[in-house]
Amino acid sequence: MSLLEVRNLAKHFGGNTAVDDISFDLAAGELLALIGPNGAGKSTTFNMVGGQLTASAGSIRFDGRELLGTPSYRIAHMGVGRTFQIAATFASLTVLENVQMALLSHHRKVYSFWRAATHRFRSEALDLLEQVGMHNQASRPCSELAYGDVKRVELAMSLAGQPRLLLMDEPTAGMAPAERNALVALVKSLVVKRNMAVLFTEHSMDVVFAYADRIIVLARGRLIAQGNAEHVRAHPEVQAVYFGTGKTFEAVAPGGEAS
Ligand SMILES: Nc1ncnc2c1ncn2[C@@H]1O[C@H](COP(=O)(O)OP(=O)(O)OP(=O)(O)O)[C@@H](O)[C@H]1O
Repeated sequence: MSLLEVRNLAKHFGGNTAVDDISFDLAAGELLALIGPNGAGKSTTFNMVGGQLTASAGSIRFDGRELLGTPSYRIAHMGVGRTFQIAATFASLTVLENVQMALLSHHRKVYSFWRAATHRFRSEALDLLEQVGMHNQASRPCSELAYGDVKRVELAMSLAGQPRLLLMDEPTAGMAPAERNALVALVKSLVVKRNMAVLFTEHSMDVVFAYADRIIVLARGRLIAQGNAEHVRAHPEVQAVYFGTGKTFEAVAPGGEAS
């Protein structure tokens, strides 16, 4: 049984069909990319899996339990995490303190005096920072970090919730090509090490083709292709929907760069 089973999922906004009867699976230890041109239905799909949007039809089962109709906070506690957006880090706090905050929040501990709580979860936070390669910068304020390093801190904060499935909506947005590759390579290594499932959206084809175990392609709400990079790259319907968008589909070694 797959960890995540999406069946006949649909979402209509009035007369507009944003997601049209899509089905896919995601297993533990798998990095699955959700791609498609603008307006394809990627964010809508994400938001239904995370519980931020209700579905019009279908089913989303996580570890055998139905997610549709389940409030997003409960979905999070079932083990479905979401990457924090940049605004979620507290610029004035240090890298370590931000991850401690995420751990406190996961364990639902509320401290009226934050400073009194700073000793809590210190070793766990350092361990998470080590996993994302940021333990050497633990005492720096987040405000001083390079953008790519903030993204690593956000990843460590997401891991504080011990997700079995992590949803990452455009994790590399705004990053330079080398940083993008490094971040997704890191995510891929965490998927393997933690036997975690990751569903991510990404506009950068080079990153998707280099690191995703499997790719699903949406266009105008419909799932038009799914499979490995080779299969998707050669798929005529995929080539047709991307034709004229400036995207290319050449094979690129990890660390390389296509458009
Ligand atoms: N709240 C909403 N109300 C009405 N229509 C919506 C709403 N959210 C999304 N849509 C429509 O649903 C369709 C799919 O949008 P969605 O944001 O899921 O696409 P996307 O693939 O994430 O696009 P992008 O890559 O541009 O972020 C689009 O036609 C969009 O206009």
